[in-house]
Parts: sequence; C-alpha cells; structure tokens
Amino acid sequence: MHPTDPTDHRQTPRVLSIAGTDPTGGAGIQADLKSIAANGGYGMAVVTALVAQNTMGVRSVHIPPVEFLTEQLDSVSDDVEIDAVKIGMLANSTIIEAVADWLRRQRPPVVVLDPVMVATSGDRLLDERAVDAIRNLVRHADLVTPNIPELAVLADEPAVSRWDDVLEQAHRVSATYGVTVLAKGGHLADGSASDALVDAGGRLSGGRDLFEFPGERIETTNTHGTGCSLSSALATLRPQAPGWEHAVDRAKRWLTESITHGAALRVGHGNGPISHFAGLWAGQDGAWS
Ligand SMILES: Nc1ncnc2c1ncn2[C@@H]1O[C@H](COP(=O)(O)OP(=O)(O)O)[C@@H](O)[C@H]1O
Ligand SMILES: Cc1ncc(COP(=O)(O)OP(=O)(O)O)c(N)n1
Repeated sequence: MHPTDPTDHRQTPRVLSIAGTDPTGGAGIQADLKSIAANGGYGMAVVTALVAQNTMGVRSVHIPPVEFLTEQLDSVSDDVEIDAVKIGMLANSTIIEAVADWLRRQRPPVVVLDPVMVATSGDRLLDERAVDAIRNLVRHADLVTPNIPELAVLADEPAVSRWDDVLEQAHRVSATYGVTVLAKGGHLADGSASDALVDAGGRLSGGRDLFEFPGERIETTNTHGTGCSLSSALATLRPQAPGWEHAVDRAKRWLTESITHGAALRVGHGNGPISHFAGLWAGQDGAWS
C-alpha cells in the first residue's frame, strides 16, 4: 500500500481526522486512525464528541466546549503541515461552524467530508437542527461521501432506492454544492454494494462526470464503521493517487477485504467492526522463532 519505498516517509501523507469517538474501536476516530495507518498515512485526531457506544448502539454523547475543539484544531495546524483532513461526526451546528471557521483559516489541500447523521443502530449523531449547517459545510469539501439516506438529506429530496436514481440524485447534489460526490450503495436492498464517484462539473479524470465502482454485498453483520473507514482511507490515498477514481478504486478493494475478515475479530454482540489490517496480517508468518 505504501507509495514506493516504505522507508522513505517523505511521501507519507499527514492526515487529520476530525470526528467523534467509539470506545469499542470500530467507528469514529478510532476506526479512522486504523484506516489511515492501513492505507499508508500518518494519522492525527481532533475529537468533536465523546460517544458512549458499542456494536449494539449509542448510550450517550458528551460534547466538550467548542473553544476546546478550536484549541485542538489550532494545536495541530500551528505545528504540523496537514496533507488531508477527514471530517466525520460533528454533532451540532456550533461544532460545524467552528470547523468551517478553522477551514477558512487553515484549509489543507484535501478535505473529505463524511456527512454523518445517523448510526446503523438508528441513533442520531447529528442534531436535526444542524442540517442547514452541514449543507453549508459541504461547500468547503473536495469530496463528500454520503450514504443513501444522507444523500437524500443533502439533496433535500426523499430517499431513493434504485441505483439509477442514486446516480441522478448524486449529480444534483454535486451541481448544487460544487463538490465531488462519492455516493455509497451500502444501503441498497438488491444484493449489491456499489459506489459511484459523481462530479457534475466534469472535474474527474478525462473531464468525466461519473466513475462507477461495482461491488457485491458481503453477507456479514461486521459493517460498523465502514463509512468512517472508507472516508479516512480516501483522505489518505488521494494525496498519493493521480485522481479521485484511483483513490476510490484502491480504498474500495481494501475495504472489501477488511469487511470480509471482520467477523474473525470476534468483537461485540451487535454490528461488529471491520478488520482494518487484514491484508497486512495475511502476509505475516504466525510462527514464533
Ligand atoms: N455488506 C457489505 N458488503 C460489501 N460492501 C459493503 C457492505 N456494506 C457496506 N459496504 C460498503 O461500505 C462502504 C460504506 O457504505 P454505507 O454502508 O452505504 O455507508 P455508511 O457506513 O456511511 O452507512 C461503501 O463502500 C459500501 O459499498
Ligand atoms: C463517532 C461515530 N462516528 C460515526 C459513526 C457512524 O459510523 P459509519 O461508518 O457511518 O456507519 P455505521 O457504523 O453507523 O455503520 C459512529 N457510529 N460513531
């Protein structure tokens, strides 16, 4: 996965995750750091919210004062050159505005926004009143990675269930916000798990407005944190890749392998995590000398 020479860290992207926590390690900041490392980056993390959750659901959310969030962001950017940022759970409009303000002052070259709204368990991770704020934040991103329900919220339209309708809705979102969209098909009910990169302005390689990434649904309940892990992988791979479509292609292959091996981790009684380092571990000799 590492660009060329694994001992030459001049090319290692320095990637910041701005997100909430998951003490079971499957989603949020904890998953992001694993994903960044697995995809060849140096991971850093600024916590937006502390979430008491596990593989079965969310128990409670603690949001530190917003001044402390800004203090964390400035601590990183005053010291480290950030190559890419991944933004995940933001919880409320005060936090969104603080992150937007920081981006206006310190925008890294690559900004990936996962517009986290509701966890698989059905628990809300974004205040319902913050939807307008998240729509404004989308305009600051290079890439936004909504799942099907989140795409509908960004489009301000009802959720769709046919893949062709997903592509059309993603096209409208891209045109409205002037952003590249990765529409994720993990919520499709037809046995597929395809994704699509859509840019209404034709900013993809070769002036294209669409790249599709077909995928088959893996029969597993180990899908906790797939969206977090994918967006972090993309933030890590984009500085290393010639275009978004190359980053998505590699990230999706890595994610598919990580989902496949998630159940072997034996973590939790609900929707378990993915195995971020399955590819690395597969190449290791288990024998002790
Ligand atoms: N069961 C599955 N098998 C294969 N890929 C999946 C599966 N579930 C999700 N994915 C993939 O994981 C990524 C996250 O998708 P999705 O579940 O739609 O987002 P989120 O986790 O944000 O709800 C996408 O690349 C999607 O195609
Ligand atoms: C802190 C935190 N952030 C995001 C999520 C949601 O994770 P995501 O990868 O979008 O998907 P699911 O885990 O809900 O499938 C989370 N649970 N916690």
